[in-house]
Amino acid sequence: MTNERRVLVHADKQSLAGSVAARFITKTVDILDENDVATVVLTGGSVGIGVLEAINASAARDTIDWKRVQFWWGDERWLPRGDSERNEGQARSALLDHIAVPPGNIHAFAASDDGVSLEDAATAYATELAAAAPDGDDYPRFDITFLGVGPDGHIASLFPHMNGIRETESSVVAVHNSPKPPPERLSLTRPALNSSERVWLVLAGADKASALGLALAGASRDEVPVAGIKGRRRTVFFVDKTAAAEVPSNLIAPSY
Ligand SMILES: O=C1O[C@H](COP(=O)(O)O)[C@@H](O)[C@H](O)[C@H]1O
Repeated sequence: MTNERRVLVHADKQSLAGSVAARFITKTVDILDENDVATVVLTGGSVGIGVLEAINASAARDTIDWKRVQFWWGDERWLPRGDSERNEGQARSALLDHIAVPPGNIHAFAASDDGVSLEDAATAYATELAAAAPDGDDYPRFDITFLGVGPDGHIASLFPHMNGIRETESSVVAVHNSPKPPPERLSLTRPALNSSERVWLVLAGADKASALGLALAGASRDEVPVAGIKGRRRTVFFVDKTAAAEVPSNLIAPSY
């Protein structure tokens, strides 16, 4: 089995979301055949939420035993709990509110109106991760981690040339002065994301082509954060044609 990064190109954003949804359902059923629990890290962003909507719309949705799935987030926007821009709220509307997942399996970041500071919220999430981890580890075994990719190559809330992408000690960082609104955010760090068995990056649109091309051509992670992402077993970029425009052709897997 190779752990090289693979790029799978789809005709458009809608077929991309449908294909990733189908693959997610199949893979999660397989994981639950072998393990008691499947642990999934969710992303915000347009395609990430589109994938959750496609899972919800699938006739095969409930072949997954949702009681045995644990959900975490790769990042969150520091906004009041009910704000429509929070990644948590969008994921709940797209999928989590519609499936039989116990509330205790949903591990959301704190919100800006919870009465804690951004730094304390980061520490609390790191503590929650560690509590769910095998003895001595900092985070649970993440089976599938979804990530979107911004036009600047950011993943989760790790932005180019900022401290978050350089963090190697903590599992969670508080982000100030994000170049993309809102300015304050919470994010898993690169070591936490890269501890995942599988990282599935989902992105569409011509505005992502340059960042993706640079990342796959060997740019530094400081310059293009997505360049620093690699899962333990698999790293797959699910992209549409326009986002794939600058991907070296030898990295594109045959279409299916
Ligand atoms: O703000 C964020 O943006 C990225 C990418 O979003 P997209 O809409 O350009 O796909 C997302 O991955 C991240 O989770 C989110 O907080």
